[in-house]
Amino acid sequence: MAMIIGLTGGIASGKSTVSEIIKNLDITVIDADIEARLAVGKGEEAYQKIINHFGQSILLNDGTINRAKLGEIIFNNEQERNVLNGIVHPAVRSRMAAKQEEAINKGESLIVKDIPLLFESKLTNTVDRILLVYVDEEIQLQRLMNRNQYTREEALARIQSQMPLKEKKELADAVIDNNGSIEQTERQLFNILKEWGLKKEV
Ligand SMILES: CC(C)(COP(=O)(O)OP(=O)(O)OC[C@H]1O[C@@H](n2cnc3c(N)ncnc32)[C@H](O)[C@@H]1O)[C@@H](O)C(=O)NCCC(=O)NCCS
Ligand SMILES: Nc1ncnc2c1ncn2[C@@H]1O[C@H](COP(=O)(O)OP(=O)(O)OP(=O)(O)O)[C@@H](O)[C@H]1O
Repeated sequence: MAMIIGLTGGIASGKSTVSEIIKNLDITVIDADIEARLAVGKGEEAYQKIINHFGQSILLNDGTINRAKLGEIIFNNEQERNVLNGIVHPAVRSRMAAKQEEAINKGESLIVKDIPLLFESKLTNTVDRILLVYVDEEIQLQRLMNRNQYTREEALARIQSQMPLKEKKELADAVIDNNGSIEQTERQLFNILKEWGLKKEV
């Protein structure tokens, strides 16, 4: 039986930073953000549904979805966010399930699923353990503004569209505190994986 770890956190809390370290251990990471991008590619079912609801003006000149524009809409309007989630999430779930099946068939004993909205989308029953990447809100805000060149307002809209990290912290099986250096984060990750029975020397 493979162990499925759900890696979660908030926007810009450090999930990708942690998942890169995990990938370097030759462990398969299935990334919900990547699957969500693929699910809205030209010609996909979700792509058409997005145009039907949000209109042609949501497209760039090359016909692909204008993600910045869609983001502006959905991070400032809960109703529109729910519509988009209803279109994209079913496709993401089936894509992730297919990848998980593939990894299990290859005999992999540990699989990590990076799912930012694990709690919000009630997907906790699709994983065996929940690993949360935590940062204080002010650091989260600063890192998000720096990484995406967002204004404080744009960054706050995104943070506030998710369950507060403090609440998620109470619901996780293990927490990595990513307020410090990457080295400190790496050490915490290795300790948790060892505790959870990872055989590899880390
Ligand atoms: C709104 C979109 C077009 C913005 O794209 P953009 O390239 O700017 O951001 P990206 O996709 O890289 O997401 C960055 C982060 O935003 C957060 N986020 C994305 N969508 C949502 C959402 N619906 N609700 C809350 N937070 C979200 C996540 O923490 C994610 O890691 C895109 O995020 C999207 O299609 N979202 C809906 C699908 C979704 O829920 N994806 C998240 C995981 S399945
Ligand atoms: N310990 C750290 N020290 C300094 N910077 C960090 C640390 N961890 C992550 N960062 C930086 O903070 C930003 C957010 O990290 P990362 O992209 O890993 O977050 P994420 O949770 O995957 O975000 P998203 O939900 O948007 O996909 C990045 O620019 C990253 O380089």
